[in-house]
Amino acid sequence: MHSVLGQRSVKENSYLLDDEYRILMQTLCQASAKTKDGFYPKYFFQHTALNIISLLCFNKRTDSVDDPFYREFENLMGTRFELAKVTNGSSEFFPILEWFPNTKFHNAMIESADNTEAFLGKLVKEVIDDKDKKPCIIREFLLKKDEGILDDLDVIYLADTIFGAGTDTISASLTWLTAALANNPHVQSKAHQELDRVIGQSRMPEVSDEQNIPYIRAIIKEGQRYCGAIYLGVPHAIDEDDEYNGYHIPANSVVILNQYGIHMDEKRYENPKEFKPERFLGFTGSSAALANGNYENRDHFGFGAGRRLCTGIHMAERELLLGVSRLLWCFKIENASPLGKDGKPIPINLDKIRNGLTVWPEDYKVRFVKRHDNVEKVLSGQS
Ligand code: HEM
Repeated sequence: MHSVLGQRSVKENSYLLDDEYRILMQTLCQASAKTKDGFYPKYFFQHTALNIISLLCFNKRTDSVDDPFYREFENLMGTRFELAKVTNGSSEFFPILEWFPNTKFHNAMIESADNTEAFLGKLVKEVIDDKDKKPCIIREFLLKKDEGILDDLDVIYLADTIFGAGTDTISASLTWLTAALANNPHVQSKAHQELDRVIGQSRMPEVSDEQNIPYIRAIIKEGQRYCGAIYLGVPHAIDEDDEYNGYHIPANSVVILNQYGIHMDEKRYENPKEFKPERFLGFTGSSAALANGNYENRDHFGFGAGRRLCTGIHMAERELLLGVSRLLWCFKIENASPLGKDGKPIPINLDKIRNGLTVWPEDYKVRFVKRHDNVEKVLSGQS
């Protein structure tokens, strides 16, 4: 997994990320032209994230959120992530509950696994049947299968891990951050000033601009802290008895990183309930670099911690940089909620969440207003 998602492979595929985030901005321009009432952007972000993973794994992409392939994927992932939420695993925490099996949940898990195997199995077969043998992640896994290292089901579930881990995390992060930006126009103004000063209006931001746009970098880090896609990390079990801070942790205990708890800890982050990118202005390193140093100096814990740190961290950071810098370069994001008594749109309520393995804000509406006349020309490559 590390070789297919590592830094080198991500660099080699950077053209693909670049293309998909340009197309996303074009799609948002088109969608915005159709309505003045605003819309919930989740499906656009999810479509982009899916296209990226699907191109990397299977050389396959779709043009629209209405495409049946995208719809089937969205259904499958929605069900799987809903089933995988921590509260559905209550017997992991209270073993006595194993005496009262939850047959409905158990059957739903089996049905969901069967559907996923069928969906991804079909895609793996398309790679096997591809006469041109175009390179992709699945082809690399199939080589490992030929060497006897993986079997058919391993290939399908490795693809499942990449799809599951690499799509909803990105799209939920962008969906949260868009809402936070709509609630905080003063943050957008600062970002716009930085982008106008450093990038100008005749080209879009690129990954290579990262070091020169510290405020955008800080917005991304604050987004992961203040409203990241994961509240409770992936459950892990420990092999042997352990001691931590005077607590005895018996072997086989389930251990979960309470990311939300850390991110809202006042000792670590002053006024943690405030969306304040400035707190990260002094953090020049990438989250990947900081995750490999002393935990006291980490920016945030959105990508997990320790040996099971997100394998896709390099790709995720590139995607967030392209997504956030280009959203802000192209648009002013306006809250399109109904007006409150003060005549201003009611702020989007970020405390209301939809819970799953990834968490989402409740549906909201925003308008993406083009910032200048050059946006569409640059997006279509005419500038
Ligand atoms: C903002 C986006 C992302 C966030 C917040 C995120 C976060 C996480 C977290 C918290 C974990 C669990 C770590 C643990 O088990 O303790 C994880 C695992 C993983 N992530 Fe990400 N991730 C993101 C994007 C991606 C992307 C784009 C990919 C790949 C294309 C990816 C691939 C993976 C994989 C393969 C694992 C499993 C690693 C393992 O089990 O050892 N992630 N991620």
